[in-house]
Amino acid sequence: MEVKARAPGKIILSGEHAVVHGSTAVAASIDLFTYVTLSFATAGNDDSVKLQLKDMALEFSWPIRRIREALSSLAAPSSTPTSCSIESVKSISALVEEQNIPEAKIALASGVSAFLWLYTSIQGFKPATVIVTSDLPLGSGLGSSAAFCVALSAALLAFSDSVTVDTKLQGWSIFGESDLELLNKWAYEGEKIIHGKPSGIDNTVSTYGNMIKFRSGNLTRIKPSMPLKMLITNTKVGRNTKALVAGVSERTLRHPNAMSFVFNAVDSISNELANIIQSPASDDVSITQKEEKLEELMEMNQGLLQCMGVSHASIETVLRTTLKYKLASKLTGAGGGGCVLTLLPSLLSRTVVDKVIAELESCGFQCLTAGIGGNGVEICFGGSS
Ligand SMILES: Nc1ncnc2c1ncn2[C@@H]1O[C@H](COP(=O)(O)OP(=O)(O)OP(=O)(O)O)[C@@H](O)[C@H]1O
Ligand SMILES: C[C@@](O)(CCO)CC(=O)[O-]
Ligand SMILES: [Mg+2]
Repeated sequence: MEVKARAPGKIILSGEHAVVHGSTAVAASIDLFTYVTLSFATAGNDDSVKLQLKDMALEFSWPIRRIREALSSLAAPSSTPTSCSIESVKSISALVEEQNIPEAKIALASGVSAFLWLYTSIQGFKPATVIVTSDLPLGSGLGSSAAFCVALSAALLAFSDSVTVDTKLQGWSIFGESDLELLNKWAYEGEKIIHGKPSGIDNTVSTYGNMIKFRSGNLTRIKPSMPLKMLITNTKVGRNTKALVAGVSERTLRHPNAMSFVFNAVDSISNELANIIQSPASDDVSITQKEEKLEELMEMNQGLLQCMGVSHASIETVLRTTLKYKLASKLTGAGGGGCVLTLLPSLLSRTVVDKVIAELESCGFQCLTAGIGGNGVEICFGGSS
């Protein structure tokens, strides 16, 4: 019995951080995925849960009796998404520590904890092997944590009584609307273990795909009426979303008034940006004019992110470099390093794009051009895809 799930990463076009404090944000899925394969032992003599992080060349294994002993108070499996209690967080941390993750890869510990919570909550104490691979750079602002939690929830739910899926379906298939809602809620519980206080935008866009507007847990689907091309530059400066989100919250506690104006401004920027993307181009408002407005809004959003304290010298270098070519950029995701978006206007020549990429890469950055707005989470039975 085997199922493979894939969930996309994302870019945030406007509103990161402010969305944690109730502002509107706009995000889109990208065609870079995290894949999770779940298989249950058939022979019956393997009595452990194994997690293989293939890209990292790491493998973890827990005997079922050890998991059962550590999480004895858990009423597993559960059909409704539940938060990991402080007591369970401690037990799970002990299970993760026993695996002796190398110091250089210790950031993975929170992902492994999220895995143990989602696995035991949805599947209970059942032996299995879970294999994870990803196209996404981890901890870089492209939603790797959310894609991991969404793909994991999808694979685990596919073999649970909580959802109705046809295991005989061939190729990649999608979940029904109510199953997606359940899956998204489970993924959010995983994100909480990794992020501390996530808004839920990352797991939501990874679940539903396409482009969304998100505010206080509610999503509105956006139908773009114009092509949108973004260059994604990975500064390769590592950072972690949990610490950056906590930093903004601390600044908000110190300066509540000033920060509430910043968050309100971001809310207006996101709404305006969503309107521009959706409104049809007409003779008097050409695609170019719309792109110019988007560029201005991206610059304004970046200024406010600087105000929140989440920019970084490497991000500023990308901004300066792209500005030389009259291109507008903003950080995407949690900032503090990670990835930067640059709008590539539709009339921009390939020569200019190549020059910008060459200059950014000469600074040691890595440039990606990903497709924007594709499908959300999908599953495939039988391991054929
Ligand atoms: N494929 C994966 N395997 C295991 N753990 C993962 C994987 N992808 C993400 N994680 C977990 O998520 C952490 C990175 O999450 P973090 O939220 O800091 O960055 P991000 O999600 O890539 O960026 P952002 O939240 O800004 O979009 C990793 O350190 C790890 O714990
Ligand atoms: C920084 C943040 O706004 C986006 C991270 O991609 C955090 C969140 O919304 O959970
Ligand atoms: Mg994340």
